[in-house]
Amino acid sequence: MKTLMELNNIQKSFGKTKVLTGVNLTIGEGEIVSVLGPSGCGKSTLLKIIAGILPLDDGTVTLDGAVVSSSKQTLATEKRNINMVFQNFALWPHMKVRDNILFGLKIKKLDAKEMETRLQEVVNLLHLDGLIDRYPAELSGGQQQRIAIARALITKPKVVLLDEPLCNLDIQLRIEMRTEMAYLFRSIGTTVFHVTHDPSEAFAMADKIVVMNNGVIEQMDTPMDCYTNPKTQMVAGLLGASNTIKGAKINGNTATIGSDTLSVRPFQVDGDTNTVTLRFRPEACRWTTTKEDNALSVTVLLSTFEGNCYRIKLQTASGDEFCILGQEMIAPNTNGYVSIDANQLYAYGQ
Ligand SMILES: Nc1ncnc2c1ncn2[C@@H]1O[C@H](COP(=O)(O)OP(=O)(O)OP(=O)(O)O)[C@@H](O)[C@H]1O
Repeated sequence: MKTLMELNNIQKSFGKTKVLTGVNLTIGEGEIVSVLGPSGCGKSTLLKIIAGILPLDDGTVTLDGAVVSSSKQTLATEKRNINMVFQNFALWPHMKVRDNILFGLKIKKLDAKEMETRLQEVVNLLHLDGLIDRYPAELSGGQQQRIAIARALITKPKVVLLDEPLCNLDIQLRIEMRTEMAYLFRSIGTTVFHVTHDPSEAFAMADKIVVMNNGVIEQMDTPMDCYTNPKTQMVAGLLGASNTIKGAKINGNTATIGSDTLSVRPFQVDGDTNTVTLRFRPEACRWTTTKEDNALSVTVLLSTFEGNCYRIKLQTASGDEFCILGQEMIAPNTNGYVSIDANQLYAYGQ
């Protein structure tokens, strides 16, 4: 895959606060890269640097072989052949959909016939028939989002930047739109740099996920690799391994918690190698009434109904609390066991 964009040692501070401290990333032509991370980790700052909205302090952004940002120069956004879709869609309220979509082409002074041809292309691509003579206020959230994407695509940019593009939509529409966007961008081979704090959105859309924390990249892998092999505790927590047991003693791949022993996924411990923190997803656990392999003894604290399952909060003999999912309510104070899939039981040095 041909490299289209390269971020090399990007550094950025606001006053004395360092926000990006050496970000390196390569994006191939046609690749969809999703950047995930907690609030304040620097995702939007990185996107704005790529867009040319913010200057960087050190490092370079290279687009199609040419340096577009360095500490010495910042090429203007409109000269980068990059377009952006914002979280609030940023449509002009006083312009009809047609004029919103054509805005970028009018600035480029394309001839009228070519503009109409391109308009028809994006109308077909994004199923906008019947909408182009309306004003944005006359559209649903999902329709506005499709107009924003049409406006970004019509100029045929080298890269489309998506800044939390679905966060203002309700959950059902978000699920529909992320599938639609993944299909659309793949089918036309668009290169996409996508910022989100929603792991499901990143999983659904990305070829490559970049997990950021405190201004650095913590892990960069395929969605499947990030999910099955989170390299740090932070990544594990972000990607659903919310259950935590601290202070487990480790010997090889066997962890001991009180009188229970558990096999864990083979791992490389950094830090204290005798004591680890275990992380696992509720979905990796199974409730049993007799002790099976790789099980912890537990007591039920509470079951809450979640529609398609119950979330059951449990406590181990040593006082650690965690949750599992089950199809039935289990009464408080019931004693039992939780068997955990060793392949999904992650251990991290403390
Ligand atoms: N213009 C600015 N001036 C000063 N500080 C800023 C500015 N823009 C961002 N910051 C700070 O930089 C840090 C990173 O902000 P950024 O918006 O990149 O985070 P983010 O990961 O996109 O967060 P969120 O998911 O909440 O949007 C935050 O601590 C923020 O307060």
